[in-house]
Amino acid sequence: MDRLNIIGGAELNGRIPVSGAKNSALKLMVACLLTDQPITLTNMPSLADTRFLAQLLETLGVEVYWPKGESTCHLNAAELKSTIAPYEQVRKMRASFNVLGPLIARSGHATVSLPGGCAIGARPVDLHLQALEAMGADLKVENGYVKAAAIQGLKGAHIVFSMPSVGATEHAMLTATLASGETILENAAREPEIEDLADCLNSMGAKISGTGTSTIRIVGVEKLNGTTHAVMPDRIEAGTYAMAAAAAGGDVTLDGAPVDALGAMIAKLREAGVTVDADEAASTLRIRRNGTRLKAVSVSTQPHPGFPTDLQAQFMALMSVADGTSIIRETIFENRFMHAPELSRLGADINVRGQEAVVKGVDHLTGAPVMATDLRASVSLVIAGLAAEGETVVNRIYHLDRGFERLEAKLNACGANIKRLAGEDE
Ligand SMILES: CC(=O)N[C@H]1[C@@H](OP(=O)(O)OP(=O)(O)OC[C@H]2O[C@@H](n3ccc(=O)[nH]c3=O)[C@H](O)[C@@H]2O)O[C@H](CO)[C@@H](O)[C@@H]1O
Ligand SMILES: C=C(OP(=O)(O)O)C(=O)O
Repeated sequence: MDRLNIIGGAELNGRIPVSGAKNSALKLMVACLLTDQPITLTNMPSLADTRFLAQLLETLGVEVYWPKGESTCHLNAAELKSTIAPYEQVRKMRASFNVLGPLIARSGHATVSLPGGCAIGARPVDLHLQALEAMGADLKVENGYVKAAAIQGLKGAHIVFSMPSVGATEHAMLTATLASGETILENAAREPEIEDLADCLNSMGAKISGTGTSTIRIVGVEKLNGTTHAVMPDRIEAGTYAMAAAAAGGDVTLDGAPVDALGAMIAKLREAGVTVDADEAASTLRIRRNGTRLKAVSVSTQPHPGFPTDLQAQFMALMSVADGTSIIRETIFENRFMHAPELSRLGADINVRGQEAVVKGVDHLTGAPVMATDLRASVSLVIAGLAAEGETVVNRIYHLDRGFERLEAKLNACGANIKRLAGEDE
C-alpha cells in the first residue's frame, strides 16, 4: 500500500487549480442510466471513486469512454445488459447505491447491494428506501441486497424527509424525473451538488424546480435525452487547500473555486485571523497568513449552507495549532472523529467527548507516522503534516485517492515537500 512522506515546515505559495467535484460527478454519472442517449461530462475528476463507478456502470451495460488523464467522460446507456449492482462494486462507495432508483425507472426492476463509503457512522439507507416505496417501488432487503420492482411503473409522490439527506434527496430526484406525475420533496437537502445534478437533468429534459431550497418539485417526463454538462468545482477540495495554506502559512490562490458555496468556511477562516480574498466573479479564493498565529475558533457542522462535515477534520487540524481552545461539534455523522487520535500522535491536544472535540491549540506539531482512516480524515493528516516540524508518514492513503486528484502535485507546486512511497505500510 502506498504512503505519503511529508517534510513539514515549508510555507505554501502559488496557485492551485480546483478539480471537478467528486460528490457531484458521481451522481451525474448515475444520471446516464435515465436515458438511451449519450451523456458527456466535462471537468470530471479522475479519482478512485469516479473510476470505480465507471466500472459499475460498465457492468450494467453502459459504454464508458474516459481515457486516462482526460477530464471528459462519455457515457452511453443505450442498452442496459444487467440490473444487478453487485456487492464488490457497491461496497466501495456510498454514491453507487443511487443506481437503484434510476434502474427501476428505466427497467422496472433492480437488485442493488447495500452501500459502503467512508466508515463515519451507521449510515442507513432508510430514507432512500422510503422515497422509492412512496413512488410505488416494491422493495425487499435480503442477503445484503435491495430487490426492487415497480410492475405498474413509478408514480410521483409527496415525500417529507425526516432529515435533509444529500444522498436520499439526489436519489429521489433522479428517480422522480421519469415517474408519472408530480413529486414533491420536503425537508430536502440544499447542498450545491444537488443543484448541479438538477441543472444536468433539466438539460436532459427533466422538469425540476426548487433546488437550493428545502422543497423540490419534479414533474415526471416520459423520456430524457442526452446532454453535455460540466461538473461543478469541488468545494471540499477548495476548502481543504484553503486550510492547508492557512495551516502552513504563505499565499495561495485557488483557481476555479466555487466561492459562493464556501461562505461558512470563509467566515471561519477569517475569524481565525486568515486573510481571505474571495472573488466570486473570477472564481478565485486567495488565502494568506504571514507569520501571525491562528486564533482558536469553534465550529459546529451543519447541512448546507452551514459548515460542511466534509471539512471538519481539516478544520480540526488547523485548530490544533491555533492560539486558545476551540470546540468542534459534529452533528451530521455519529463517528467522524477518527482523525483526532492520529492528530494527537503529531502532538495535538484533542479531547473527544461524544459529538464534541475540545482542541487546545499547541505551539507546534512534530512529525510522526500516522494512519489514514477515511477520506477527509486522511487529508487532515496531510494538512497537519505540512504544518508540523520534521517528517510525517501518512499510511493507508488509498482513502485519499478516493477524493483528491493529484494531491501531491498540486501542493508540491506551491512549495510543499510530499513524496508518494510505494510499498508496505509502516
Ligand atoms: C457521495 C456523497 O455525496 N457523500 C456526501 C453525502 O453523503 P450522504 O449522502 O451519505 O449523506 P447524508 O446527507 O445522506 O447523511 C446525513 C445523515 O443522514 C443519515 N441518513 C442518511 C440517509 C438515510 O437513508 N438515513 C439516514 O439516517 C446519515 O446516517 C447521516 O447521519 O453527504 C454528506 C453530508 O454532507 C457528505 O459528508 C458526504 O461526503
Ligand atoms: C464521506 C464521503 O464520501 P462517501 O459519502 O462516499 O463515503 C466524503 O466525500 O467525505
